[in-house]
Parts: sequence; structure tokens; C-alpha cells
Amino acid sequence: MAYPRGSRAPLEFGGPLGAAALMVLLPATMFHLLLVARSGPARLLGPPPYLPGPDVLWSPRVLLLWLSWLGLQAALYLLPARKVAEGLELKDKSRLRYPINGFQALVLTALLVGLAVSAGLPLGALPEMLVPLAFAATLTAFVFSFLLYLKALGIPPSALAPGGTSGNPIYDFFLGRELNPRICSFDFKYFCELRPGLIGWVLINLALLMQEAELRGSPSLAMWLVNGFQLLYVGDALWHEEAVLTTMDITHDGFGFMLAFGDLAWVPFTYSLQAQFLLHHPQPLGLPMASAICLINALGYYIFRRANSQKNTFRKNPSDPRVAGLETIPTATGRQLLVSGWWGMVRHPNYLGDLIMALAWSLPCGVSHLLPYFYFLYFTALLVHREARDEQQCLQKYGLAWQEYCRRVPYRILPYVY
Ligand SMILES: NC(=O)C1=CN([C@@H]2O[C@H](COP(=O)(O)OP(=O)(O)OC[C@H]3O[C@@H](n4cnc5c(N)ncnc54)[C@H](OP(=O)(O)O)[C@@H]3O)[C@@H](O)[C@H]2O)C=CC1
Ligand SMILES: CC(C)CCC[C@@H](C)[C@H]1CC=C2C3=C(CC[C@@]21C)[C@@]1(C)CC[C@H](O)C(C)(C)[C@@H]1CC3
Repeated sequence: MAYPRGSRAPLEFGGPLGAAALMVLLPATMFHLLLVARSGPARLLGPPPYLPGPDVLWSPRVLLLWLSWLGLQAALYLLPARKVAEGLELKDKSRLRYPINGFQALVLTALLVGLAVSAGLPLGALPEMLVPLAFAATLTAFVFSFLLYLKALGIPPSALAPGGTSGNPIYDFFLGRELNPRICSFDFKYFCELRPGLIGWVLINLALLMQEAELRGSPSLAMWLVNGFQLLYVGDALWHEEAVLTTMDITHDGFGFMLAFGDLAWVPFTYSLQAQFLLHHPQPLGLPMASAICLINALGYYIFRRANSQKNTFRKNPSDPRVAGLETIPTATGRQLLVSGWWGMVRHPNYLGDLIMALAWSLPCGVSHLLPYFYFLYFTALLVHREARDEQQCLQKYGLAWQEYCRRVPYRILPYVY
């Protein structure tokens, strides 16, 4: 980690050079994956079948469709919520309020799409638009991050994110200067993290399933599994929407290109890679293998959900009977660290569960190609890097208590291995 002059916040992601490289590499990787998934050889490490020209990337009609999608999700966000949650305390001691209606947005989107399909909307045509749609999303992410950067020029220092204030415009543009950019009560980061991209991801999956049914008479078992597993994951995220308020994206990272592109483009267009692959490369899958894969996904989901819920319950109320019996380490901040239960096995049991699920999403695609395993490989790298960032932040927050926790729980993600 490099340290910028005149500031104590360490530079991450390789500093300005790393940020500039990622701003080119991430969109390039996304387009590479989209093009390769539909090509015959589907080679992750091979060249793309062709380089798309402006006529393939750019379509005003598709841009309009994309903006309408964002508009629809924004309208659903503004509907009355079943609950309004408070975020963590900010530097100025205030707390922001967030509507909890993400699951409602998912259900209403499903109803609207169902109505539109029964009225003749050709959802199966969506897979043909993925490349121009991804281009529209990338363009939106660049423009949006630029506007967010400008907006952050006039805000008080207390509203800045700890990381995005290096003074280097490229680095700050990438990481995001403002922690919680809002217009009135509309919170852009919270909205983008959970709505257009996540719900868009399952909609793309569904469109790929419908397209497969049109092409082959019925969707394959592999396609059903991928759709089912990823719908469970997105449904779970929206059902437990409040938990996202304590993730580092909301509490620590600014809202810049990294999250805008990640949320709006990367998630829907690369996380749907397995379903894209299956549409063009059908894979035979027998019932015994499908059952084994379901068991792997169930195991991953169980660890992921139980570990996340245990920490969230403990953070909300340490005397809750479900967590009151667990062993803890006190810290100088007054907060405690769990040292038994899920958080006593490894320091990030939730990452372990998430990674097991990631593997289960790739397995229905067989083992003939590396491409459908891209998500598992990328996600391993993302979580290892994220774990290191979180470790750094926890060491800063909890000092000696964190060191004691690391001594008591020596493994980070995988027991006895890492
Ligand atoms: N699908 C995807 O692309 C992604 C999914 N994820 C998933 O998101 C979820 C949230 O991940 P993330 O926000 O990275 O991190 P975590 O939910 O693991 O949160 C880390 C925080 O938990 C608290 N904590 C750590 N150890 C303990 C302990 N022993 N006892 C009590 N509290 C502890 C600390 O915060 P504090 O003490 O301040 O509460 C720490 O900063 C994970 O399940 C992850 O897998 C994440 C990134 C991408
Ligand atoms: C494009 C770059 C390589 C990095 C971008 C990272 C983002 C794609 C991810 C950062 C943290 C995320 C989370 C989820 C999705 C991916 C991003 C935005 C999450 C919403 C997925 C569903 C989970 O249940 C969750 C815990 C709510 C996740 C929160 C973090």
C-alpha cells in the first residue's frame, strides 16, 4: 500500500495508475466475457471472436430501454417502505435513514415483467441486446461517476469518504469522494448497490432461460439450477437488505466509478455469465449430479446466511438470546468481537459460504470449459483482497483486541488452509 503525500489514508488498488488501469481493464473484461460466452470455442483466455464496432455497441433504442429500467427501479425505491432503517453513526454524529423495500421492488418487478410478457413483450430477445445494453450501462457509470465527482467538490470534509480524498483526480474519481451522495432522501449508493444491477441480473438470467426454451423446446436442468441458485442469492440480499448498511461499501467506500460500474454494469452482465454460457453451450446434467450440486449450494447458503445473521444479530443486540452465550473479546471502542460460533471458526465464515455457492453456480456448466468458472476465480480474488482491506480497517479500529482475535482465530477464510 502506498501513502499519499499530506494524508494518512493509504492508497489502495495500486494508487492512481492501478485505478486508471482498472477503469480500462474492467469494462474490457466484461465485453470480452460477453463476446466469448456466445462464441463456439468459448475460451476464457483466447481472443474474442470479433471486436465490436460502434454499430454493435451503440443503439439509442437500447440506451432508452436501459434508462427506463433505471427509472423504473428508482420509482420502486421511492414507494412507501415497510420499514425505514438507520445507518451507522457518521463522523458528524448523525445517522442517515434508508427505506427497506428492496424485496418489494423485486416482487413488483416480477409482477410487471410477468404482465408485460403475457401482453406479448418478447423477453427472449433480451440476450441479443446484452452487448449494447452493457455499453449503455458502462457509459452511464462513467457519466454518473463524473457527476458524482463534481457534486463532491462542494461538500464539507465530514461528508467525504476516508479513501477517496487523495487529491489525485483519477484515483478519487475511481474510489469516489463522497461517502453517501444523496439528493433529498434518495441515496445513490444504496440504491445502486441493491436494485438495478441485482434485479437486472436475475431478469437477464430469466430472459436467457426463456430464450433457451424457445430454441430447444424447454430450459435445460442446468439452466434451471443456475437461475434458481442466483435468484435465491438475490432474493436473500433484498430480504436482508438492512444488513448491507454495515458493509464496507456503505460505511467506508466512497461512491465513485468502482462501485457505480460494479453495481450497474459488472454485476448484471458478468454475474449472468453461466446462464449466457449455457444458452450457447448446452450441457447434459443428470439428476444425481444435479442433486449433488444442489447440496453444495445449500451448504454454501447455510454457512453464508447463518454467519451473516449471527454477526448482524450480535451487532444489533449483543444480549439477544441467540448470541448471548457466545464468547467475546472486549475492545477499546466498547464494541465486542465474537470469538466463538461461526466467527470463531475462521475470521470470514460468510466469505467461505459465498465461495462455496460460487462454485455451485459454475458446476452445472460442466468441466469442459474454464469460462463458466470465471465468477468463482474472480470472486476468490475479490474476497481475498476485500478480506485484506477489512483486516486493515479492523486493526485500525480495534488495535490490540483485533490482534488477540487473529491469534485466537488464525485462519481467515478456509479452516487450516488460509
Ligand atoms: N457477491 C458479491 O459480489 C459480493 C458479496 N459479498 C458478500 O457480502 C457480505 C458482507 O461482506 P463484507 O461487508 O465484506 O464483510 P463482513 O460482513 O464480513 O463484515 C466485516 C465486518 O464485520 C465485523 N466483524 C469482523 N469480525 C467480527 C467478529 N469476530 N465479531 C463481530 N464482528 C466482526 C467488523 O465490523 P464492525 O466490527 O465494525 O461491525 C468487520 O469490519 C459477505 O457475505 C460477502 O461474502 C461481498 C462482496 C461482493
Ligand atoms: C468491479 C470491481 C471489480 C469491484 C466491484 C465490486 C462490486 C461488484 C461488489 C462490491 C460489493 C458488492 C456486494 C454485493 C454485490 C457486488 C458488490 C456490489 C452484494 C449486494 C451481493 C449480494 C449479497 O447478499 C450482499 C451481501 C448484499 C452483497 C454486498 C456487497
